[in-house]
Amino acid sequence: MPSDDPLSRERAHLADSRAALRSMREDVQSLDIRDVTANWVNAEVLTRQIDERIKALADLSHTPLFFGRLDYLHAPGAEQAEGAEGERFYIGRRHVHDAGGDPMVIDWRAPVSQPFYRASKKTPLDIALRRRFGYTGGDLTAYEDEHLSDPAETAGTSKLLQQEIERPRVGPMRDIVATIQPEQDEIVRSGLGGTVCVQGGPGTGKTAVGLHRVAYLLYAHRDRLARTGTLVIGPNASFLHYIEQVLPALGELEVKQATVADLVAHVEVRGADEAATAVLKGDARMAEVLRRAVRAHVTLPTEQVVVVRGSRRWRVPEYELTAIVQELLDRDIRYGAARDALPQRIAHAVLVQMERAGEAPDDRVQDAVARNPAVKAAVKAIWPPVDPAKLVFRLLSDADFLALHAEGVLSEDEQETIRWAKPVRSVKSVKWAAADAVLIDEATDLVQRTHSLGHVVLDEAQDLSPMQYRAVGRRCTTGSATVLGDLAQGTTPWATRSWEEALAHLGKSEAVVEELTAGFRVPTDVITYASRLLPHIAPGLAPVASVRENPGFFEVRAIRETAADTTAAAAEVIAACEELLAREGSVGLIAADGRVPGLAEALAKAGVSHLAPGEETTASARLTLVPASLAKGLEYDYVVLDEPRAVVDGEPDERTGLRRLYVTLTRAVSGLIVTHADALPAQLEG
Ligand SMILES: Nc1ncnc2c1ncn2[C@@H]1O[C@H](COP(=O)(O)OP(=O)(O)OP(=O)(O)O)[C@@H](O)[C@H]1O
Repeated sequence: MPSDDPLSRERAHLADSRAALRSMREDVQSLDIRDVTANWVNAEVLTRQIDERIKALADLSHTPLFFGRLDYLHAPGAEQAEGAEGERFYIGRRHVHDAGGDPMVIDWRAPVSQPFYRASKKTPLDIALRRRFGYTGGDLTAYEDEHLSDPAETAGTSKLLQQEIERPRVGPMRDIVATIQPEQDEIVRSGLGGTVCVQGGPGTGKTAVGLHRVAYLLYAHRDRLARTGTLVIGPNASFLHYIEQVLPALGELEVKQATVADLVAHVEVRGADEAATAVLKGDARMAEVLRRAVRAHVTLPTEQVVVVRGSRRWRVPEYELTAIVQELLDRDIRYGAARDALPQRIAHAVLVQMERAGEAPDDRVQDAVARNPAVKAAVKAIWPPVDPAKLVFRLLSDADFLALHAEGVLSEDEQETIRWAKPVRSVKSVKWAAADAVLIDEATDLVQRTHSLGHVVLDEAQDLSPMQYRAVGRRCTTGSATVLGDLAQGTTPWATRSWEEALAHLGKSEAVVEELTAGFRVPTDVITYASRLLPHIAPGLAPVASVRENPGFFEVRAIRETAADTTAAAAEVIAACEELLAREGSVGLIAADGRVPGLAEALAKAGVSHLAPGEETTASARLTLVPASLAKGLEYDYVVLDEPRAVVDGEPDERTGLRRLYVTLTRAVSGLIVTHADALPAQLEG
């Protein structure tokens, strides 16, 4: 093999790096922990860590070990001193070093890798050469060079980058490390201290950016985040399933995932609210009602406490008790923490008296006094325990109790709207609605501080109510967040109107709002068509500009449907799916929720097998039947969108309907067929 042709040299470096990775893995596998661990608990922990390290060092045949190379003009870090030598780095998903400890591949998150994403002809960042590698089935088959510091070379668009963007989608979401764009990289690498909010239209890479930011933060602040934890919040289980492979592919196995409902699952949700009720229950004013209701459990003392010890009686007079209680009420501590502190405060008052009487009591005496039945009884009367679910139960069932705490906060009509129409017998027989669980979570936090994580990524944030933002916010009070969303895709009755407002509810008003407008998913013709809806659903938002070169495939197909002949119409929808299945990649048939059962039946009759959203598409099962309500965040190479009118009519109001339509129109990567028997919504007419 001629070793001086550049491609051969790069392939040789790949082979050497693979071998080095193999020996790194073998080194870990051969670790003998028997000598270093004295007990089995340590051994178990260590074994788990070693197993994880082995997993992280796996050489995945379908993900290239490196995807880029940087040749620096000078040694990085060295002041650009004359004669300083340039260095060469291969950029990949993880760090690989040779037997001598010299790096063969550098982690994409390392500072020296950053120019791979940021350098340009205008700001070359000391880079002489940026090389991108192309792979075919695990083999390094191509490369592409940019001489960033060479004034003679003109900047062009990268073919490999374009190919990566155009690559057909099969299976779950994948990482974008090889092609993160400069404006995305700025978000990915922004510091752990600050919260970032990203507004971006469909397919601008918000989800991808959020996941890569966690991976970056875990690299840059591994110890701190390992202690405090990280969490990715998504709208539903099928969405979480779709994105769950991305972080493990980047070597990060520890990030938890949840929906907002999972976070607040204090009670089983078995009921549903009318929209108006849910909107009110999700209103931030409910936090004030709950705060008042919790505090109202405190009753100022009406009598002294008498503690009998041996032959002595110690009295804490009412005025002194009142002062203690008042001081606890004035302090910014949780109801439960104050309740825990109260017996010790009373005991302390007793101890002061003992000392005055010439005794010398120690801490054990104070503890004993705190546990004295008289003190316990006083605490129970003054500061009784609060059960959050029972509290919410009482607010929603007891008109007087609600009126007392909602006075001046909710109008009488509003109080009536949130109260249960029919009396509910006990807290056990309540059919809790989703918004109730969020109220219970708020009440729980008033009693006991919620544990805060180090970093939270909140995806599809635009659908959260103010109370849900608060629930997420208390899970990152001492940490930071990445908030991702698109105001035009808000489809809940309480959808976010402005990011400033949302961030205030989250408790992160200081966050910066960034906007992404380059679209990596939807082809130009399709996004142009969908953007016709923007003035009606989110006036003021800039339309997405597709960066895809492939113009894509787009067709609006009128089909005939009469009441008597729905089968023939379904047959035409299925024919459209089959047309698209003849191409490479995944196909989604998206329809109004109400039409999904009929289409499922028609597909079964026609012998066309299909999956549900969240189920993995494979080379042999490529068609997914997607209810419009679950389409958010997902993407397919080709989409058949069934009956736009029905998608709009499936929602309680037209604006929400048009937003749902906007979501469903923007799921396709390579092509879209819209089939309709009914007239199209007027807003789609150009
Ligand atoms: N820099 C990039 N290089 C290659 N592909 C990218 C890049 N950024 C995003 N993509 C791809 O574009 C598609 C859309 O990305 P993503 O789902 O993150 O967008 P989104 O903004 O969250 O969309 P939505 O608003 O519809 O949820 C994904 O397939 C993603 O991998």
